[in-house]
Amino acid sequence: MRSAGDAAPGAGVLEDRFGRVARDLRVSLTDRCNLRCTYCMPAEGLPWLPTAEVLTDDEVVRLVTVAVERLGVREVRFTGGEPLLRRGLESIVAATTALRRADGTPPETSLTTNALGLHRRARGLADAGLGRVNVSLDSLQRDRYARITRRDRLPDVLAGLAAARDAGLTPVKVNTVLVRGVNDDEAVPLLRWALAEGYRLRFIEQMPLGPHDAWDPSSMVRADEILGALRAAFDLTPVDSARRGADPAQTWAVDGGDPDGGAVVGVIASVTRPFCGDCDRVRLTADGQMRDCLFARHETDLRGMLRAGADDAELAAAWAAAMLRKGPGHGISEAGFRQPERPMSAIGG
Ligand SMILES: Nc1nc2c(ncn2[C@@H]2O[C@H](COP(=O)(O)OP(=O)(O)OP(=O)(O)O)[C@@H](O)[C@H]2O)c(=O)[nH]1
Ligand SMILES: C[S@@+](CC[C@H](N)C(=O)[O-])C[C@H]1O[C@@H](n2cnc3c(N)ncnc32)[C@H](O)[C@@H]1O
Ligand code: SF4
Ligand code: SF4
Repeated sequence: MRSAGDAAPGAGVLEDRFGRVARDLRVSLTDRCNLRCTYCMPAEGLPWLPTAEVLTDDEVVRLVTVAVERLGVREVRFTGGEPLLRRGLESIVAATTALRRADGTPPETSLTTNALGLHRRARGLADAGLGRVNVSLDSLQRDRYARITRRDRLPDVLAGLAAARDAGLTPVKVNTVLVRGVNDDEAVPLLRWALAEGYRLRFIEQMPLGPHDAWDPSSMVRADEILGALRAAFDLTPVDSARRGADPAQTWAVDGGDPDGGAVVGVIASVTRPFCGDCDRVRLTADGQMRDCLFARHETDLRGMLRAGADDAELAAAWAAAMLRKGPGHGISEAGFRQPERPMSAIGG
């Protein structure tokens, strides 16, 4: 939906054919990663993008500036691959938080990360103006974590989470993908731990975006199963859906606790309860391609335009025009569905 701030002179919006307006820009800063989560990447990694194809820090900031100043983007999330591998992350965050939208407000900023090395950088990221972090963690058992990610790094993740909380990068959200027969018995212990630590846990349905043999609709752990397991141990009360907006997570208050105080659990049911009808997302890949949907099979080459000398108005016009190709949703359950060619780590999760 359009809103009042859009009326400022010169402000455009990223509106699609279905009346949805993208406010949430997800920027992938690298396709590389230091983990190899089985549902996301093969053990040997992937053919990484050549450095010359990856946007420089200045190019990232230029495109983010166009989105915030000219196209009404309110929230900028840095992701990847693993965004902490990007050396210029702090300066990109600082340049982003210094931007102002057409109505004078700064964009909100956030980071989705596996948290390796976050304990050393959380304070610097907060000083650069980063708002909050979401951390991916699928198991609290060290050997199991190592099996899922193919790296023995659980202590680093826990240290990173604590550092983010201490640096005020809050609310700290934890993302957990449950995989049948691997970690689907951990929903209850993970929630007990998250509540005790003050993190907001969300369980995520696995989507067909990783290695092509890693997803099967019949073995995917569904939202209703996760809620069933949680209800055996906790009293869950739905949090008013009007407060959800375009948030992908449906949220429940736990054991009568205060949702605003963090006594909540979320479920991101991307497959069984898609939220595409309220989608407010748009993406920029590490190599400067604009994607209107996580599952899009087309991209728009903003890097090519930028390197050919396009000015900000031309970039904004091309970006806004490209939104008109956005489809109604991911279509995972439709006949003929095909995964996008790039995996999620290269698109930006
Ligand atoms: N269907 C769909 N799922 C997405 C999209 N972006 C992220 N997800 C899923 O949502 C999970 C959580 O994403 P995050 O990066 O933590 O961001 P978020 O949940 O949108 O962010 P906040 O709730 O604002 O903190 C990811 O692991 C994906 O599984 C999207 O564009 N479409
Ligand atoms: C692709 S990662 C990128 C950022 C960072 N490396 C991390 O893991 O947080 C972003 C999120 O996507 C999730 N993810 C990866 N593959 C997925 C899949 N096939 N289905 C659903 N979520 C997935 C991860 O669990 C993580 O929370
Ligand atoms: S989910 Fe994130 S941490 Fe795991 S392999 Fe993919 S990009 Fe890396
Ligand atoms: S799958 Fe596409 S349309 Fe659906 S919520 Fe994600 S980005 Fe939006």
